[in-house]
This record gives sequence, structure tokens and C-alpha cells, in this order.
Amino acid sequence: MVKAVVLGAAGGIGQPLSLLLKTNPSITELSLYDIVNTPGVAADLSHIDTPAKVAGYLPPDDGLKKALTGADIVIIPAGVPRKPGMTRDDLFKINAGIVRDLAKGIAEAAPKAFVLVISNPVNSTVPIVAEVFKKAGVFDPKKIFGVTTLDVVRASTFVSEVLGDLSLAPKVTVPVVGGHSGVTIVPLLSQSSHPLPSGFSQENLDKLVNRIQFGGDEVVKAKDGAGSATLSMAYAGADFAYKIICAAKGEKGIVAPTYVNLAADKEGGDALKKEIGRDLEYFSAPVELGTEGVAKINTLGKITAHEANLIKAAVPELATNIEKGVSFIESSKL
Ligand SMILES: NC(=O)C1=CN([C@@H]2O[C@H](COP(=O)(O)OP(=O)(O)OC[C@H]3O[C@@H](n4cnc5c(N)ncnc54)[C@H](O)[C@@H]3O)[C@@H](O)[C@H]2O)C=CC1
Ligand SMILES: O=C([O-])CC(=O)C(=O)O
Repeated sequence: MVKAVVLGAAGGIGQPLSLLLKTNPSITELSLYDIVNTPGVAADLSHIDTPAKVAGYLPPDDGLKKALTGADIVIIPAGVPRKPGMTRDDLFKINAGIVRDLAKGIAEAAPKAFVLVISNPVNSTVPIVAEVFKKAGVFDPKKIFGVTTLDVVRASTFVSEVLGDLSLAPKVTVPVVGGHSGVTIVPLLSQSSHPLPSGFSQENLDKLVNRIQFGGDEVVKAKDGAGSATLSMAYAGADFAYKIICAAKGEKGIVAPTYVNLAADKEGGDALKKEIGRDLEYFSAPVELGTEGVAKINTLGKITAHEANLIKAAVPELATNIEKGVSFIESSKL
């Protein structure tokens, strides 16, 4: 029995994500919460002939609490998306408060659930969830994840395009580490399961790295004011949620990059901090998932001098983003 909850379920990501979760036969209960429209989305999805029992909730009558009670996994795509010209950090003003209040609800109604944060800016919203949980006395660093899977999905796709064969995309794996915004997104292309063509120039490598780092902007620009990535994000979010569920059920050897509190695995986290040369509290690293969430944080391993420079460039911005999330909760009345 697995109960999955989507907070922000009526939105651009929320709806297709809920659809994909409904088609996942290992989910037996699917609970949809938003400030609008969830009864309709839930009624629609409930006609699909898969096992999950679907229910929609709105804020009145303790809707958040009802949606969350008994949750095994909570996925949060609630909040506003970017428009052209905005950075993810520009979303902090609105999304920080939304994520804080939802985290408070989770800490009260489902403190043991796995929490997957999609809402941007992820580099700051994950610390926000963690700080709310700390204040509530229910913090378990193994169970809170920033979803960076879309960066991994993009890297697989763009590398397979470079290789001239999109049919390779599902098999190409590239660890993408750091965080989830601009230069904090660091693809370790030297560790790609499918190496880049021999003679691939530095100029082309720079272009490829830049495309992975700013893939979100590519979509924001193409949507021209109508929001940011929703369908590819729903795919990525459902994929990561499925990995968490499989690992929770005891499947071994599932490793995925995700943005976590490095205290989740002290030994691995400390080794990673040494590698990156800074005592960051959060970082997206390849994480081995287990029955309790984070089982092991892997280090970056062998990287090139160019990749080391990308990490160096990512670290100060990450530190600022983390601090911003932490101090937001320090100064919030909960
Ligand atoms: N982690 C990642 O890789 C990605 C993250 N995102 C982020 O995901 C978030 C959502 O994006 P979209 O779905 O495109 O936006 P959207 O505006 O289409 O949907 C957001 C939904 O959140 C709901 N919402 C607002 N306040 C809420 C509250 N207090 N409680 C519950 N629901 C609430 C809205 O009613 C709306 O249905 C944005 O912050 C966006 O930047 C988007 C793409 C990728
Ligand atoms: O770019 C955005 O604002 C949405 C996002 O995080 C992404 O697509 O990676």
C-alpha cells in the first residue's frame, strides 16, 4: 500500500504528474491538494482503470491535513513559475511562503513521509522544508529531497542528440550535481555512460554544458510568458518518485542525483564536502536510495579540471541560496 500526495496538483506540473502517478500500479492511494480545482482533476483521473484510489482536497475543512494523513510520499510542485527575464531566485518572494506553509502541514500530518520538493528555487526551498521540520522536531535528513531529475533527463537527451541518435537517450546516464539553477547545475559529462565523440571541441563542450545549465530558460523563452517546463518536469518527477518508492520497498542499487542535506549520510556527506572544498549543508549528489530514503551519498569521483572549475563556480551561489532559505525560516513565525 502506497499513498502518494501531490501539493499543487491542479497546476501545469501537478496535473500531468498526477496522471503519471495514477498510471503507476504500485500507488494505491493518490491524494491531490491545491488551492483550486482538485475535485475536478481527481474526478477525471479517478476514471482511469489503475489501482490508485484518487481524492481531491481544497483548503477549507482541513483539506491539507486530510490530503496528507497517512502519506508515504509527498511531492510539491506548488508555487509560481518563471516568466522570461526572471531567475529562479526571483520566485523566492512568493514560493518561499507557500512551501513553508505546506511544509508545516506535512510536519504535522505526515512527518515520516518522503518529501520531494519541485517548487523553485529548489536550492532554497529544500532548506526551507528542512528548517520547518527542525522547528517542529521531526527533521530526518534522509527523507527530504530536492528534485533535480529534470537536469539529468535533459543531459541524457542533449548528449544523445550530440551523438546523433535520440534512441540512445533512455540509456544515456550523466550525473548532474550541485544544485538546480544556472551555474549551480553541473553535468559531469566525463562520466557519461556514453562518451562524447572523440575530438569533441572545448567550444562544443561549453555549449553542451550551457544548454544543460540553462535548459529551463530554453523552455521559459519558448513558452513566451505562459510558464516554464511542465510536461518534462512531470515526467522527471514521476520517474524520481518511482525510484523512491522502489527503494522504499527494498529494491537495491538505485542511485540518482538529488539535492539533499549532507547530514543524511555523515560519512559520504563529509567526503563530498572535502571534495568540493566547502562545508555546504546541501548539495545535489548521486545518492543511493534505500528503505529509509538516503542510504548513501556518493562522492563525485574522478572529474576533469574543467568540471572542478564548474563546481568552484557553483559553490558560492549555492551557499547564498541555502542561507536565504535557512534565514527565511529563522525569521518566520511558525
Ligand atoms: N525542480 C524543477 O526541476 C522544476 C521546478 N519547477 C517549479 O515548479 C513550480 C510549479 O510550476 P507550474 O506547475 O508550472 O506552475 P503552475 O502555476 O502551473 O501551478 C502551480 C500550482 O500551485 C498551486 N498553488 C499555489 N499556491 C498553493 C498553495 N499554497 N497550496 C497548494 N497549491 C498552491 C496553484 O494553484 C497552481 O495550481 C514552480 O515553482 C516552478 O518554477 C518547474 C519546472 C522544473
Ligand atoms: O526553468 C524553470 O524556471 C523551471 C525549471 O526549474 C526547469 O525547467 O528546470
